Amino acid sequence: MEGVISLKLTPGISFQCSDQLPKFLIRRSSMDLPLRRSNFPAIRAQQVSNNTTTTISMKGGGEEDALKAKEWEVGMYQNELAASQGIRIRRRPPTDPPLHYDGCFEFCLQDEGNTPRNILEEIIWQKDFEVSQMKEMKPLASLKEFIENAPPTRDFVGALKAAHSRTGLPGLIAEVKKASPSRGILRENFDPVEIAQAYEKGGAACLSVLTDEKYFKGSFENLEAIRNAGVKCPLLCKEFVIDAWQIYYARIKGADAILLIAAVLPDLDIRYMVKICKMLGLAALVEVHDEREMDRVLGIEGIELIGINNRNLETFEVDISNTKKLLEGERGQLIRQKDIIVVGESGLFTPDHVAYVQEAGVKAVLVGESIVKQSDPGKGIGGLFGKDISV
Ligand SMILES: O=P(O)(O)OC[C@@H](O)[C@@H](O)c1c[nH]c2ccccc12
Repeated sequence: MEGVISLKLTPGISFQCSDQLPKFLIRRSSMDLPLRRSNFPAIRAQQVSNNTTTTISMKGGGEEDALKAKEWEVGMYQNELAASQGIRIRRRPPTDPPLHYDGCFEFCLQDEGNTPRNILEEIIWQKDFEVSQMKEMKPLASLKEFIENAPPTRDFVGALKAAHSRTGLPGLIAEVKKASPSRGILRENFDPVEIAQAYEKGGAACLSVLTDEKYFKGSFENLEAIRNAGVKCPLLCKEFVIDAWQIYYARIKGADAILLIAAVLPDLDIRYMVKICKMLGLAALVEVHDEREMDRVLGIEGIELIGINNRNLETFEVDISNTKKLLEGERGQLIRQKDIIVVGESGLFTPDHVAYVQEAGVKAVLVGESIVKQSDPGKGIGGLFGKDISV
């Protein structure tokens, strides 16, 4: 790759550098650059050429460099640890390693490694960015004050068990879901409170409320509004949790349970987050998609609820036989021994589907699309189970 990138740096200093890999040595043009770090503490410039983005920034000083180097190192270590547990999702883009310096310039190259490998990774990177901003606005200490005065949580697991023994069918977690990256908009006239109330009337044991805005068109306001509207069903906050801060936030916004995704979280995070959930009175629904994730989660103490997602969040492929596969043999035995409630998640549309996952061993199901699309989502529940399960 030969070439010369011409960059214009605010405020009005331009220079040229070679974009030859791998060193990106700056070839200062004949221009004499009268630059000193202290003059320009934080200037960045980007130029995209040939699918390659070269980011050039001028750094403020030594201390900041050292901190950044440390952060980068920690990030690398976390990714390695996660990879050793089979986790392919990287927590944040591996950008800005403090690799290449030339005088006051620092270089990094945006190549394949800085592009999310799949939709789940993209969502997680976006979430990492969102959470870091939210945390600045509402630090954990301020959330803790709210929690002291928050009303008690409701028994999510108890509600599922009660529904199961009342109907003889899996307890239903009905999902308030406006859209998804794989299916687009599911319901145009979307009134979260109306849908939640219809679900409750239709016999749902619990509700799941998506709070991700960018990819699922959900929100924490929806969760709060449903809670404040007097809905009695316990509520699952359907979020992509990567930081314990989100669990505290969900608790304040009215959640009784929260989702933890094993494809994203290493064991240590799951252990730590499950403890935080217990402390806050929340149930943790730990979601798995394959045998390796199931085995990891079964090795963690104190887990009461496991969700088996029939949808692969990396490819969007749905296969309800996944629930059966993961409950066969020793795994199923261990789950029964530990008295864990398993939730069959995604892709359930008909009474046959429900019967199939129940036969496989689930005591609860999590359903969105097939019921949220019905003009009356409450009646949709009757259609899903093949009979009226309202009280
Ligand atoms: O709409 P469906 O196919 O009935 O799926 C509901 C639910 O299982 C799905 O929304 C889901 C399961 N796990 C998730 C994790 C994140 C976002 C969404 C999900």
